[in-house]
Amino acid sequence: MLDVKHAAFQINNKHILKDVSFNLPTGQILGVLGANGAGKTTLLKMIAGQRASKDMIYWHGRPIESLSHNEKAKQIAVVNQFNHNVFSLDLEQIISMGLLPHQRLFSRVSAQQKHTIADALAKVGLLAQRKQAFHTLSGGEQQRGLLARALVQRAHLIVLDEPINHLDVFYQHQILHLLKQLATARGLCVVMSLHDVNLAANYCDTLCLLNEGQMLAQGAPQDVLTETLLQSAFKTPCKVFPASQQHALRVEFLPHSAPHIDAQFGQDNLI
Ligand SMILES: Nc1ncnc2c1ncn2[C@@H]1O[C@H](COP(=O)(O)OP(=O)(O)OP(=O)(O)O)[C@@H](O)[C@H]1O
Repeated sequence: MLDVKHAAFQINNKHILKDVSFNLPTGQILGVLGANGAGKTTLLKMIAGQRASKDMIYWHGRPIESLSHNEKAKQIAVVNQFNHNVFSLDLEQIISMGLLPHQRLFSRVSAQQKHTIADALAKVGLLAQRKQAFHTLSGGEQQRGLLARALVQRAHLIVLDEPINHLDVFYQHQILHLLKQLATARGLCVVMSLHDVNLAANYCDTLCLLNEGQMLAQGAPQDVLTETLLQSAFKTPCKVFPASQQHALRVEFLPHSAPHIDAQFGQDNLI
């Protein structure tokens, strides 16, 4: 169980995150939504133990900062948004890094572990690319590769920052479906930020909607994805179509003109 209690973060006296609280039972996926700069990445980094979070984030009752490096590596897998990789390693080598928390120093990869790596590669559709240098993979392939590394890590908490950013529509569904299956079958907690509210409605059990660092709403998709809340968070008109037996709830954002942008273009004579 993940517990976030009054999470707050400041940089240079600027409140990036203010009093954000929620909990997530095992086996569930939480989607973190919000406009650019709302604080999603900051919150995810705190949950992943990559930002200071004294007594604000608890994993199975323990403050996240009290976990040792090794415990963290075994318990938490992180798939970050930007991967400034300096690796000249191939994909298989990158994925095998997920085994490190479970291995003794300098031990060889066992046959069982090789099978686990091949299985993870197959699950993200990258078996054929396994010997390709990681930095030569496309953005979407790199993202799927990092997810495969998280699978191999067998962590119980997976934190993903915009995991489907670079993915085509087939892999968007494939990866989110896989995360949902894993969350249920292995009893994982999955926390991810997303920009696509319709995918969030389809795959997340629960959502939190951030606005300027504060929790605007949290709960089941139908309670969070309302026209009023979405318009307030994204400053864009929208229409919400309720869920039916066949389909999850669907949001359609409507074209609009943003007065501040119009004013700027007007001033600069760009149009
Ligand atoms: N090191 C920093 N110094 C100053 N401001 C920062 C710093 N890191 C983050 N911020 C600010 O904190 C706010 C929240 O950033 P964050 O990356 O958490 O937003 P986000 O919701 O993930 O945005 P996006 O959707 O664009 O990825 C932003 O306004 C950002 O400019």
